[in-house]
Amino acid sequence: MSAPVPVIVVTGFLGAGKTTFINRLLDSGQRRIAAIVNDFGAINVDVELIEGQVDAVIGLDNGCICCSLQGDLLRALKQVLAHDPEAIVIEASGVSDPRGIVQTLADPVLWADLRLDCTLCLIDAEDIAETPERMDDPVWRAQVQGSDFAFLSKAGDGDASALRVRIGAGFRVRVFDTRDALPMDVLFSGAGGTAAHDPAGIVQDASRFASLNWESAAPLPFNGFQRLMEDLAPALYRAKGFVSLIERPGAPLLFQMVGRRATFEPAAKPVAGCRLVLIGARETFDVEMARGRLTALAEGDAP
Ligand SMILES: Nc1nc2c(ncn2[C@@H]2O[C@H](COP(=O)(O)OP(=O)(O)OP(=O)(O)O)[C@@H](O)[C@H]2O)c(=O)[nH]1
Repeated sequence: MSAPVPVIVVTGFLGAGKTTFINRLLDSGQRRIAAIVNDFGAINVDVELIEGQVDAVIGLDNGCICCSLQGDLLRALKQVLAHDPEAIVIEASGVSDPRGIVQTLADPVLWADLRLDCTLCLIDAEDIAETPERMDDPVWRAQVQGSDFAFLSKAGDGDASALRVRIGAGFRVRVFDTRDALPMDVLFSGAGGTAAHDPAGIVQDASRFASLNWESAAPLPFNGFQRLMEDLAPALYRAKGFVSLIERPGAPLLFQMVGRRATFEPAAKPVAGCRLVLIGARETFDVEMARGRLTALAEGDAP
């Protein structure tokens, strides 16, 4: 019987930097890694941002692998095992509780083939500075509490030591900084798997989030799109996807927005039209209004 394949579960709130972290891990080239990528929305953007750097990649979308997609996760794990990877990394959706994923990994069908090396959580330092109440969010807390290690992202040039100490002490978790070299020896040491994995308290609260998956064959005007995203930003946790602009024919862009911070960069692959995912709080994000405004923009009807 071959040795169990090490698994790393990467969790963290919407837009915290999970895909960015995983791409770094894959770029390290130290192992043949297969990836399973779960996007909360029905359009899996992350899988396209990872594809090409990895041995095998499977996308699971439109739900959470910690709850509604647990069966799909099991099937995906069996599929990637067929590629004989040296390690598997699972990117949870930004609203997942990692304990639901760990529960799946312990399934009798798989446990002999896999070994959970660690669960880690990305924490967006910029988001905590701007929205300190995030640390009281039950989903955010479940992600940190269910992780063996935390990684602070987006600390910029600032001194993140106070936040590291606060999180480390508050959650009894070892905290790293993504500005430093990846601690590969720690990630794959098998020292993880000790986080609180009591399935009794799993936070399965995806219903408080609302998402819009919007696609259009037509390009959008840059100014109108930017204005619309500025209007929607207060109600959104996250927006991402590919946008074709009228002003830049044949040069689609990858659009990313976390909180109010938006970026555009050239898409790595050709993309026709637009494909966007917008995620907000159910009570404040008016999905139909956003859909209507995006469609009006694409049809040239926007004011
Ligand atoms: N400045 C800075 N930006 C970062 C860092 N990590 C991620 N980002 C940016 O933050 C945005 C979201 O990053 P992702 O890696 O896609 O975040 P995610 O957690 O995978 O997002 P979801 O899967 O949608 O929850 C992107 O625009 C990234 O370029 C970081 O350490 N520093």
